[in-house]
Amino acid sequence: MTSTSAVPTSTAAPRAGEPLDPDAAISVRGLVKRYGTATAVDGLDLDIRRGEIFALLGPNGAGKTTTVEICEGFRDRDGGEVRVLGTDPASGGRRWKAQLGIVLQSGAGDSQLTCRELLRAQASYYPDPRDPDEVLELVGLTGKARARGRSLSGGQRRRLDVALGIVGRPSLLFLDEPTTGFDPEARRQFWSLIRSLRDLGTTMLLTTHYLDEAEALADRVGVIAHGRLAEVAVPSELGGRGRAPAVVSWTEDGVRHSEATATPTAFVSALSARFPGEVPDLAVARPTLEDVYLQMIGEARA
Ligand SMILES: Nc1ncnc2c1ncn2[C@@H]1O[C@H](COP(=O)(O)OP(=O)(O)OP(=O)(O)O)[C@@H](O)[C@H]1O
Repeated sequence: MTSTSAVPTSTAAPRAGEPLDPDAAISVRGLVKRYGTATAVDGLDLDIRRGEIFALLGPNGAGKTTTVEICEGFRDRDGGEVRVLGTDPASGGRRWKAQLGIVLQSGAGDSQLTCRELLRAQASYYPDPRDPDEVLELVGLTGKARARGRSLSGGQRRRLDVALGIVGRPSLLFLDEPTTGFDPEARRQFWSLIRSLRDLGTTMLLTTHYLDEAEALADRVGVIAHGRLAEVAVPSELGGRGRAPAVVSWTEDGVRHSEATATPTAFVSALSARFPGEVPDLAVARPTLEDVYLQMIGEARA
C-alpha cells in the first residue's frame, strides 16, 4: 500500500523554465518587476503548495512585498507567469478575490466601528463567511467585541487585522510581517492561531523578519535576495543546516572550550568520561536558522 502526504518530500524551488504547477496554491515562473530603471524582482520562480505555511525571508528591499502584491493582484508585472489558485492575478475577478485573505502591514485598527461591527461589515462581502463571533474567539478578542478599533493595543489591533483577513474563510492567506510589535506571549498565542488555521486547511504565505517565527511556523522557507529566490528548504535544512557540524562547548579548569564535530554524541560520551559527574556548562548547538540566513544574505551581497 502506498501512502500519500499533503506535502511532497521534494522541498526545492522550481527550476527556471519549468512549467507552472497546476496543483500549487501559488505558482510563479520568471517573474519580473521593474520600477523605472530599477529591477525589484528579477526572474523569480516559486511554488507554494496547498495547505502549507510558506515563509518568505529576505532583507529590506529584496522584493518580498512586490512579489506578494503581484500574487494578490494589487500590482502589475513586467514579465513572467503567475497563477494563484489557478488564476492569473492580473485578471482575477470577484470570485477569485473572495478566496484570498490579506493581512497587510498596517490594518484597519483606527476605525470608529467596534470589532464586531468591523467583522460583520467585512463578512458581508464574502459568499461563505465565518461567523464574526467565532472569529473573535479564534483570535482571542471576544472580550473586545464591543471595543472600538482605535481603543485597542498594538497587539490587539494586529489580531483584529488577522480576524478581518480570515472572516471571509479564505483558502489562501497572505500575512505580511504579522507579529511586529507583539509581546512574546502574544506572539506565541498568534502562532497557535496560525497553526489552527493550517489545521483547518488554509494555505499561508508569510513574510517575516523574525527567524524564530519562520522556524516555528513554516513548513518551508524561501530566501529572496536581489529579486530572486536564493533557496527554498524546510527550516531545518536551509543553507545545509541539517548537515552542519554541531558545536560542543564546556568549561574545564575554569576555561571555556568549544569543538565543532560531526559526531556530537561520541564526542560528549568521551568528554563525560573525563569528569566524575556532570560536564560543567555543557552545551551542544547547531547553527540556528538566523545563522544560516545571515550567511546566505552575506554571500548574496558579496
Ligand atoms: N512603488 C515603488 N516605486 C519605486 N520603487 C519601489 C516601489 N515599491 C518598491 N520599490 C523598490 O523595489 C525594491 C523591492 O521592494 P519591496 O518592498 O518589494 O522589498 P521587501 O523585500 O518587501 O522589503 P521590506 O523587507 O523592507 O518590506 C526596493 O528597492 C524598493 O525600493
